[in-house]
Amino acid sequence: MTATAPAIELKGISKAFGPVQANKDISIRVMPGTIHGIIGENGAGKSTLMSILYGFYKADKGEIFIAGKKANITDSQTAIAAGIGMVFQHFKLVENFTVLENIVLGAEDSGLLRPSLARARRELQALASEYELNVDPDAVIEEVGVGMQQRVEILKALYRQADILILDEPTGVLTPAEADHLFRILENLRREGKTIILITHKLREIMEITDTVSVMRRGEMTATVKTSDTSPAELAELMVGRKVLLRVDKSPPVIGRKILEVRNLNVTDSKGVHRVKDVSFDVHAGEILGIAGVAGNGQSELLEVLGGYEKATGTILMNGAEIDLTGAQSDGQSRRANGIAHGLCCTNPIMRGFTV
Ligand SMILES: Nc1ncnc2c1ncn2[C@@H]1O[C@H](COP(=O)(O)OP(=O)(O)OP(=O)(O)O)[C@@H](O)[C@H]1O
Repeated sequence: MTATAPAIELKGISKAFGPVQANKDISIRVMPGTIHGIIGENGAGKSTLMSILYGFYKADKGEIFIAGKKANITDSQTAIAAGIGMVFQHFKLVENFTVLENIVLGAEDSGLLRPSLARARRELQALASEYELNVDPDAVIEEVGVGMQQRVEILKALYRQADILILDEPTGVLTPAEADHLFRILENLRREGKTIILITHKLREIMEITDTVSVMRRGEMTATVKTSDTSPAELAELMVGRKVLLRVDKSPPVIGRKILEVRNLNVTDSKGVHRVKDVSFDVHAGEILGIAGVAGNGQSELLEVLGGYEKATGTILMNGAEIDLTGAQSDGQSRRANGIAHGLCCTNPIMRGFTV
């Protein structure tokens, strides 16, 4: 290995799922000690590529080199042994185990000697303070927030001596403040010489944190550029294959009468968890109301109540007439009679909307 060998080099990686060519002849070099972004629209093939690197899928063709040496990654254990750690979009932690237990769990299978729990605790504390990854080792996973769960996943990878960390859409579940904290952690990791691959489709994150960015489109790698040499407009164009207007000029809305009135809406799910708490708002004719929130904060349940798929308590008035919240129908038929349609976006259940 030379000092300039890429931390990771993929050469000519191809992978098909039946008729879908998820990755087509992809080559990429990720330099050590850098944060390398991989950006692309939904379905561009980013997760497939990273799953090949992490040993979840076997490529149909192509080669992987780690620190200049050809690697034969057949499963996640060989990926971990090669120094690769992965933080998934959906965390893979054992909910009723503590932070410390989750971090050491399975480490004995990776070829590392499992130290005593007391030694593991000391190692964990050292790692946590080195990288600003503050966690409570004794907290039970199901009782801690997503920000800490993500830090546990990162620590889990570092505990297994990962030099290369792959993060798949890590900010999707975070509040803006938690995302900023994560970026500071990533900067600390880079400063300590770790190599980071960040999969995202958020241009702001790419511009803010990465050194280099590779763009994927329809299974192909369309470009790799230095972040300081590019712009959000250029990246957006590379992602979708045509010019994209990042700013839309809108004419001011003409707001009419009140159409929908929601008062003190409460939703409790089948497990007894209070998902929507005392929500009230109005929607007027000619108005587009956006509902923002990190996934899992009740916005899906709110839209399901509006669409008639979920029961709730509280009051909804449509054109001044109260609608029934006690019966939920799987097809939303009752709401259509009230003049409400609920448009489900099938490819991304988080992106749901309704029209009045
Ligand atoms: N296990 C699978 N079986 C069949 N098709 C798959 C599988 N995994 C991915 N695909 C398909 O491969 C293509 C690339 O998917 P992939 O998940 O890699 O894209 P992505 O860029 O990560 O998208 P996203 O941002 O939505 O996660 C898509 O058309 C997807 O439907």
